[in-house]
Amino acid sequence: MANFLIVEARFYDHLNDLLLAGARAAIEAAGHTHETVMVPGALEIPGAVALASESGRYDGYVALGVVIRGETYHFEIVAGESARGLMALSMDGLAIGNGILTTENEAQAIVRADPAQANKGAGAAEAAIAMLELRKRFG
Ligand SMILES: Nc1c(NC[C@H](O)[C@H](O)[C@H](O)CO)[nH]c(=O)[nH]c1=O
Ligand SMILES: CC(=O)[C@@H](O)COP(=O)(O)O
Repeated sequence: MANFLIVEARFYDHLNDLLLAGARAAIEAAGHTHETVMVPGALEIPGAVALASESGRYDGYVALGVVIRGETYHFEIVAGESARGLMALSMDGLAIGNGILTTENEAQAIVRADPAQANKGAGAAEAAIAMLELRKRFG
């Protein structure tokens, strides 16, 4: 059994609740445990994962968040840099699943967050589980 840390950027409560439900259900269905921490926004997720990894308490990490395009270039920064940070941590050997939605509008986000629809929270959890299994295989 493995212990996963879910790091959620709680920017849109109703969407985060859907992502969390999907991710938690997937982790539990695989027989693993999870804890959850909250950060202000997606840009803070990679840093939170890096800090948590120093504790040695977690086998894998699930990043959850919703980035919806606004009026400025900030969308590209938040979407791109959060993904880049997670990718860097993954290439350092952490088992991470990226469930940060990056959408043009809320309607697109709802479809992807909803466990009854695209269920991207579960997808991110399953990716983290798969990467942990891969790390164990390469020992
Ligand atoms: N606009 C969204 C943000 N923006 C906030 C940043 O993620 C960050 O917290 C801030 O720049 C302070 O460092 N975050 C989201 O998760 N979703 C958004 O739509
Ligand atoms: C993704 C964002 O940072 C965005 O929601 C911020 O909106 P704006 O670009 O209108 O300031």
